[in-house]
Amino acid sequence: MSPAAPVIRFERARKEYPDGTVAVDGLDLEVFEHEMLVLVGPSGCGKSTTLRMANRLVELTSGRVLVKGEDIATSDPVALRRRIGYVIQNVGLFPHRTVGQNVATVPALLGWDSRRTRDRTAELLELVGLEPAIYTRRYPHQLSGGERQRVGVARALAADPPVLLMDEPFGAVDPAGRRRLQQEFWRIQRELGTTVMLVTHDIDEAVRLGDRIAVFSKGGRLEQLADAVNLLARPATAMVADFVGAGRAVRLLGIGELTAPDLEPVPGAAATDVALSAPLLSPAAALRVGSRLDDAFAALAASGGRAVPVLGDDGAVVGQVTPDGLLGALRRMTADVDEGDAADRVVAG
Ligand SMILES: Nc1ncnc2c1ncn2[C@@H]1O[C@H](COP(=O)(O)OP(=O)(O)OP(=O)(O)O)[C@@H](O)[C@H]1O
Repeated sequence: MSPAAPVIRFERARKEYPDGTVAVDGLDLEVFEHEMLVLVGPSGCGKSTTLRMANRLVELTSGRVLVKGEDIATSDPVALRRRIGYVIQNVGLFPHRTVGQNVATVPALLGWDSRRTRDRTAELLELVGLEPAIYTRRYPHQLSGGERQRVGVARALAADPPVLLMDEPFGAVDPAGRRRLQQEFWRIQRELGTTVMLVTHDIDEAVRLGDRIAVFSKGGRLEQLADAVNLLARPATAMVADFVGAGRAVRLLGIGELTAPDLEPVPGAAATDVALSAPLLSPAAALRVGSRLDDAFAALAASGGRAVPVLGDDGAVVGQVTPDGLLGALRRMTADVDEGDAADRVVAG
């Protein structure tokens, strides 16, 4: 298979439920290897139905779904589901099995020996931030909601599935915990290279996690498929513009990073003196090259709009960021997608 070959491919996929509801209509969509593709859209727009078509929890009315080039209609659904990990909102852990046994579900079905299973279980619990010595023997009711979701992710990753389907996987977690889980999951996905298709109704989660984002509207219509910057800077339809909302510029700040060209030289005093005398208001950490733009914005707001020093890798001050520099960074992010004055429009909006 060539690197560009899709791992999952929907071809004119359609689902009409027996009561006549058309949940997904004529969907063409590809998910590429190592990619995190996020499906987002309002309630009832067919996201879960689309996801569940890929492991045959929902059978298509017409069209095809191919996984690694194979039409899944001809493959054994049970074997298919062992190859494809599936994580749902309420996790669905087995309540009478320990965390260790839950994580080992698929390895047990695949007949792994106990040592390999034990090693893999410990490795995965560690990966999702649960100390194996503490958690392996606990039962699901002895965990917090966030811990249960981590176990759900570990269980889905246990057999190292080439593809992971996730339906609102962080939905049951409070906002702060959710953000942390998102970041950790993003890191794990990058590390393992797992191909992921993830459903959410939360546009912020979508732009934070997705390499590409598919926006659906009612009736399972694919409105736009784009990376986060393109989606935010250039919504293709009125529905997408409405869905990504008026906070588009703020969301761009949340995904962009401060780079060296965004900085200005520190005038006058020695750079280190500037760092020491810099206002240490709300942001706990100093700004660095690579800091997120929303952290830079927070630092500028805290300094009353005055320039804020920025550190390089070695901790020395390499320049300062100003309000103009921050706006410049936003324009740089949108420059590839917006010819002309559209970037100004985004910054203003
Ligand atoms: N078994 C079913 N029988 C009939 N209609 C169904 C069935 N399952 C889902 N639907 C309908 O299909 C449409 C798409 O549902 P789906 O669950 O795929 O949407 P969704 O985008 O995942 O929604 P949400 O974000 O609320 O979970 C909805 O109108 C829903 O009511």
